[in-house]
Amino acid sequence: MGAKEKLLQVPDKLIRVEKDNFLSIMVLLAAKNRRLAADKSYKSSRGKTEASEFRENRWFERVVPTQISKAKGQQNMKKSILQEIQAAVIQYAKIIAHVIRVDVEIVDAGLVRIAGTGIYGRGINEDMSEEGFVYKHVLATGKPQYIEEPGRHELCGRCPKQGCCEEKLELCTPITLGEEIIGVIGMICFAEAQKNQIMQDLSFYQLFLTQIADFISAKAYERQDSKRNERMLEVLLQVINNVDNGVLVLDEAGKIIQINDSACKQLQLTADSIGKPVAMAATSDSLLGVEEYKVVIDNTTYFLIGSLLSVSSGLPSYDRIFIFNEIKNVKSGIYGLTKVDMPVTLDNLVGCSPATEQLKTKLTKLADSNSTVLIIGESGTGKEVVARAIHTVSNRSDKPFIGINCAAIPDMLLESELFGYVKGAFSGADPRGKIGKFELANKGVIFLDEIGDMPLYLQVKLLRVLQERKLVRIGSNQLISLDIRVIAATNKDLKELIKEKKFREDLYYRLNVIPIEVPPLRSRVEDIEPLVHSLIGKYSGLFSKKIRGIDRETMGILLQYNWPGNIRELENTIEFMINMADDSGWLTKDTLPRSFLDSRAGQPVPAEPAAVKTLRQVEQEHILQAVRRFGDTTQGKLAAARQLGIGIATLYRKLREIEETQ
Ligand SMILES: Nc1ncnc2c1ncn2[C@@H]1O[C@H](COP(=O)(O)OP(=O)(O)OP(=O)(O)O)[C@@H](O)[C@H]1O
Repeated sequence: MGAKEKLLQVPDKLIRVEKDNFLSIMVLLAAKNRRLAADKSYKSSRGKTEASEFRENRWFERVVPTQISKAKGQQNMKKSILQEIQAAVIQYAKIIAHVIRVDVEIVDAGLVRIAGTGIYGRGINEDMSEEGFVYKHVLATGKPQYIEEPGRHELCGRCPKQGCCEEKLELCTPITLGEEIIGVIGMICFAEAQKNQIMQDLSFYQLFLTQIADFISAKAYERQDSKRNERMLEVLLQVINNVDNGVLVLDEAGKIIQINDSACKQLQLTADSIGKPVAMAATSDSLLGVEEYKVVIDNTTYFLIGSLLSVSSGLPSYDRIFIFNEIKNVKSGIYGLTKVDMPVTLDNLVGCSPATEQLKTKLTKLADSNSTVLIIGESGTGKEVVARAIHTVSNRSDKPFIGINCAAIPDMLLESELFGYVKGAFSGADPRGKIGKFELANKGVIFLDEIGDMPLYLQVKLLRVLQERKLVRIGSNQLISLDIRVIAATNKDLKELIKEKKFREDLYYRLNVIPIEVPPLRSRVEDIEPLVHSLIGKYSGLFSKKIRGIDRETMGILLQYNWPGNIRELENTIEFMINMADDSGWLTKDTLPRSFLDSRAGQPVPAEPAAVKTLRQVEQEHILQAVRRFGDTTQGKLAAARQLGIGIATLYRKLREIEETQ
């Protein structure tokens, strides 16, 4: 029976072991055989080249020792690639031995026996550098070799078995991986009959061995590839753990297989979440150029904006990577960029007039309410300062305060500023989409300044948002729930605007839940002096200019002035005067703006004389001032009562009376 026939009669057991590979061997062998038959010159040319090369080179003295020692050096540090796939290599060796009835030996580039059958099976993992002369030659030349008379061949000259070798025939071929020779596979006959059988069809068996070497090489490549992937995975995991964005890696079933620290923090999950299923769907809104996704993990819904990437081949079980930021974190990033104002406390509301004292008391009372506030007052009286103070004293002080001036933004843009829009909402819009002020202010306070200037069509939309506490971004159909406190302000007479059909009455009543009137400066003259001193402190500090104070005459002029521009005008005047102050460090009449003294409008206009107060009013103001100074707490009131020289019960009674008269 010829060798080719034997190949076709592979036992079932062997086919089961290496069925795929073996079938491939057979297909390839058939193809190779056909090519071989066509190429009559193959056998002779191959043999000739090797023989002449061998004659010319004393190969084993020059090349092999260096190559082997290099491979051995590497081996000390790490396994050779053939050692890494040793189980498969042994399997190949066994299959060949069974099929062709020869012995098989496979060594790596460091001349370590990786696989062996028959007598060689006992010496697996042995160092063969003291023998294996034929293998050394193949490793050095990279060419197949056959030895017809082992022990007598020139290559066996240094072998200890020279002259008494039991082997009858040896066929060897290199195993290569790319440019590198990673080992040698040898087929050895111990019986004359085997030898004769192989010699009858030598080129076929040589080619067969080359095919097996190619399979081993393919296996080695596979291993190298999977090692590359493992390394890639390690790098990827390092990157994932070091980015600020949240990262979730999901498998094909949509379960978490990796979660980084940022994701744990943002989603308030722990590393135990690995294995949890994630339901994820794009909301079809795109904000700041990134898609928004609704993500559900453990019955908790998150709205996250980010990128969902499919993992291409190479990383088994890694299906999708989601790199994201929670929408509220994106928003706080925006606040971080835009919020420059210091919080305004009640102490920043400078003034000691009864109006200012009453205002402060009122603000303290509505601190923890969620009701909408409407602040009315002339321009520059401090409406925004009051709105900020409400935010600061409220239980939302750690949440955003987002202001928008409805008069300063063109009508066409106001809607998108207020409600935001998604990618592709309308032509001319930022193609990345935009988060609106309402959404930015969610959980905090929105301050709608100059509300009287809001166009009518937007008033309708605003009314709906205030009623339903929900909004829809322009171009989206997703409802966003709002938990927001609204403070609106205007210097216009809204009732007059309602009569003129410029302001919706229903909106007015929706806004005017808690009205706060900020009186003009001319009707709280007592505030001017403390304001002047506070502003001198502010601007002398800003300009690093030493200002000793303001003289009485100049202060008198300021007290007499009408202040049509209210506190803003007073502030500008003090800033100007500090700029004009000479080295004396005093703000005098000479430092006042010329227009302030010359122009008709600037002529000091006698301020409205402060109305003569009743003794009761004076007492009430005094009590409020004391409570403000010591604090609206039990301790503060005890201290205030002590300072006022009255008992605590009297103080409480008087405070009740004050409350009733307000
Ligand atoms: N009680 C106060 N104490 C100290 N500074 C104040 C006070 N009220 C207002 N200011 C200052 O006056 C200026 C004008 O205040 P603000 O902008 O709050 O006024 P407004 O009524 O909102 O003005 P507009 O109607 O023009 O929007 C600001 O610089 C503010 O800091």
